[in-house]
Order: sequence, then structure tokens, then C-alpha cells
Amino acid sequence: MTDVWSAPHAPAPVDAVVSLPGSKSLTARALVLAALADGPSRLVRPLRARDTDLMAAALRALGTGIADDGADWLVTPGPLRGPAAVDAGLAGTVLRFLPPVAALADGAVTVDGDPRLRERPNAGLIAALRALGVPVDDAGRGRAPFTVHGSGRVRGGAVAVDASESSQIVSGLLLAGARFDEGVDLSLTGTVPSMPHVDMTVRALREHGVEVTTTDGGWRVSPGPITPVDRVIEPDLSNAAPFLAAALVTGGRVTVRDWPTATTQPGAHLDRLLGDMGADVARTPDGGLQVTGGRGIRPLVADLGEVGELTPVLAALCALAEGPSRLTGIGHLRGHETDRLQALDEVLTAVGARVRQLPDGLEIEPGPHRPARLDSYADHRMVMAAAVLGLAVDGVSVDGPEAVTKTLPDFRERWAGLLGDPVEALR
Ligand SMILES: O=C(O)C1=C[C@@H](OP(=O)(O)O)[C@@H](O)[C@H](O)C1
Ligand SMILES: C=C(OP(=O)(O)O)C(=O)O
Repeated sequence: MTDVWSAPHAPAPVDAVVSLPGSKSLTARALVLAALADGPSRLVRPLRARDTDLMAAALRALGTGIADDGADWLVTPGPLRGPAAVDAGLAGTVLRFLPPVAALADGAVTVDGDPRLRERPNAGLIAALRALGVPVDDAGRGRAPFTVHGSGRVRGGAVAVDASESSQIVSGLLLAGARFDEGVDLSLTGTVPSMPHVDMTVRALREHGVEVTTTDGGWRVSPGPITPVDRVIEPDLSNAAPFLAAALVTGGRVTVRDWPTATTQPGAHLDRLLGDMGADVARTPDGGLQVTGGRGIRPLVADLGEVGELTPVLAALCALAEGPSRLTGIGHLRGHETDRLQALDEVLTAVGARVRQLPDGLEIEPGPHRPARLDSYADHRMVMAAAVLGLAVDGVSVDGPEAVTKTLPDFRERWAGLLGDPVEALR
């Protein structure tokens, strides 16, 4: 039976301090690199959510030991082998990071997932694997389900890659590249969105002792061992977005604890973006990021191509702003968990905004609010966007809120705490 969630209306300005679980993107990279390393690695405070659980399960299916002591994950690499069936769920990280690992396995590995996963673009990755000497059987679709026929080693070398639909295609090839006989010398055939996520991959590789150089058209990963690393996973700054947005919507104050001083997470741009929308943003002495509202919500005109996953929450803010906004550079969001431009058009229109879809973005003009029953589109970030709308628009409910399990399973409890429990830390 599908769940329906009544998104709470804010009775008063919020005033809260929030702790958030680990980053999905950093946890995924840490798991993959630990599985490919020379010895065991410990992940402290990894994200426990559907996407990262699926990544762990996929690596286990290929022969990696991942012991869970309730707090940390201890990853012990093993010989990679098939046959295996990998459930990628709806996770782009599993869809694009796992196949290059599967290429190193001895035996066939099939990747499949939710119905929507079968629509998410992956032709660039499949073509690149083939060019690197790995047979892939995808029945010509360029999408899941497909089977990677590994033989225990990958030749590697130079490859031209189309990653215009997802940066994860680049990240997947770079993450496994050091284990290819010739490494990987990747050149892009077009543009790539979400560049901070590629920077995140390059930084993670270097932390594991892998040599990565930036070339004219891309990146070169030298062949060689991957050093094990024990690491503490940073909080997920993209999941901080709805909580910080609540300060702006309600004219209140929200602090997210343990905000990293330097990070490749795209959520690091929230200070600038929320500042542009009228928030006061400050670091707290104990290492948090504090956002204070109260001066209204200014419209936003921005290219979000580098920070696409922040779009749903920012678009919700735009629907509550004092004038028309224009968000561009995000055409690739049509291939995310849902077609996010279409979904945002439907949802923001339902609560009273006027929305125009552009080939690569959205124009959003706020209108008189009206209550609405919204859909989650099985997309965690659409639930979070609806939660932000619900603060200002009385009578917002969401079908299928369990989509939040993808990256923040207890989102609704945390949201209730944000509204009900002033200045109290939420765990
Ligand atoms: O590498 C990653 O961890 C991610 C890269 C981005 O993907 P796209 O480049 O497909 O947008 C981002 O949107 C996704 O949430 C996570
Ligand atoms: C696009 C996203 O996820 P995925 O890793 O599945 O691509 C997201 O979390 O916003």
C-alpha cells in the first residue's frame, strides 16, 4: 500500500541544530576504492541508506568482504568473481561505478534495478568499456539490464567517452582505472555535468595513492596499486539543503553541524546560493553552517549545471520567492531518478506557481499558494522539495514518501524534529 505523507506546515520560525548522516557520494567512492585496494579499509560513519546498502551488496556479490559492526564498515578486498546479479535499485552510483569493477571480475555480472533504472542513460559507459576491451551485452539498449563479461583483467588505455548525460560515467571509469593493465586515459567527447563530483573522484583516488593527472581533454589514471585508507565520511551536504532552506522559508535559523571546511561535495555551494536568495550564512565557532532567514526569499537566476542535485529544493524555494527565477544548465536532470524538470513543473504548478520548461532548465514564477496532493515520483529529492513547499503552503501531501530511503531513510522524523523541537540536536 502506498504511503501518503502530510508535509507539516510551519507554525513558527524554525530554530534548530541538525546533525546529518554521511554523504552518499563519498560513501559510494570509499566502498569502491576499498574493494579495489591492497588491504582492508575502515569506513567510519558511512551512509546507511538504500543506495549505499545496494553498493555494499553489489561489492559483496563480487567477492568483497564488508563487515558491519553496527557503526563502521570494514572492507576486505577479495578476488573479484562472477557470476553475479547486481541490483542497482535506482542508484546512479551503482549503475555507473559498479560495471568497471565488474569488468575486473572473472565471470559474468548482470546489472539491473528498478523500472526507472532501465531508463537512466548509460550508453557512454557501455561504449567506453567495450573500447577498453570488455565485452558487454546490453541488447543494443545502452541501458540496464546489461551483462559485463569480465575475464579477471582489463586492458585499459586510451578511450573517448561521452559523459554528457552523467558525470558518474567518468567517475566510474576513473575509480577502477588504476587496476586496468594500462590504466585509463580518458578524453571527453563533449561536456560533462556535475564537475564537483568528478573532482571528488579525483581527490578520493589521490587519497588512495593513485596517480591521476588532468590532461587537455580529460584525465589519466596510471596503472598501479590502490592503497587502503581508513576514513571518516563527511555529512551529506546535499541532504542538508531542505533543512537549511527551512530557515529561509520560515524566517528562522538552522545550523548543520560538522560542515567541512574544505570539500568537493556540491552542497558546499549552498552558502553562496542561499545567500543569493536572501539568507544570512555564517560558520559557527564549533564548525557548523548556520543559515538565518527573515528578509524574505529573493528569486534565483543561476546555472546549476555543477550542482544539479540541489535543484529540487532550490526550485521549491523559487516557487516561494518574491519574483521570477530562472534555473539553467540542468538538462541532464531529465535522466535522474525521474525527469526532474517535468516533475518540478508538475509539483510547483500544483501549488500555484507558473512554470516554463526550457531545454536545459526551468523558469519559475510564484503565484498564490494552493494546497495540493503531490507525487514523489519515487525520487527522494522530490519528497524533500515537497517538504520545503509544505512549510509555506498549508495542505501539501506527498504520495510515496518512502522514496527518501534512497539517501535519508528517517527524513520524515528528522523533519518533524526540525519543526517541533527548538534548538535541540536531531540525530
Ligand atoms: O558521482 C556522484 O556521486 C553523483 C554525481 C551526480 O550525477 P550526474 O552527473 O548524473 O548528475 C549527482 O547528481 C549524483 O547525485 C551523485
Ligand atoms: C541524481 C541523484 O542520484 P543518483 O546517484 O542515483 O544519480 C541524486 O541523488 O540527486
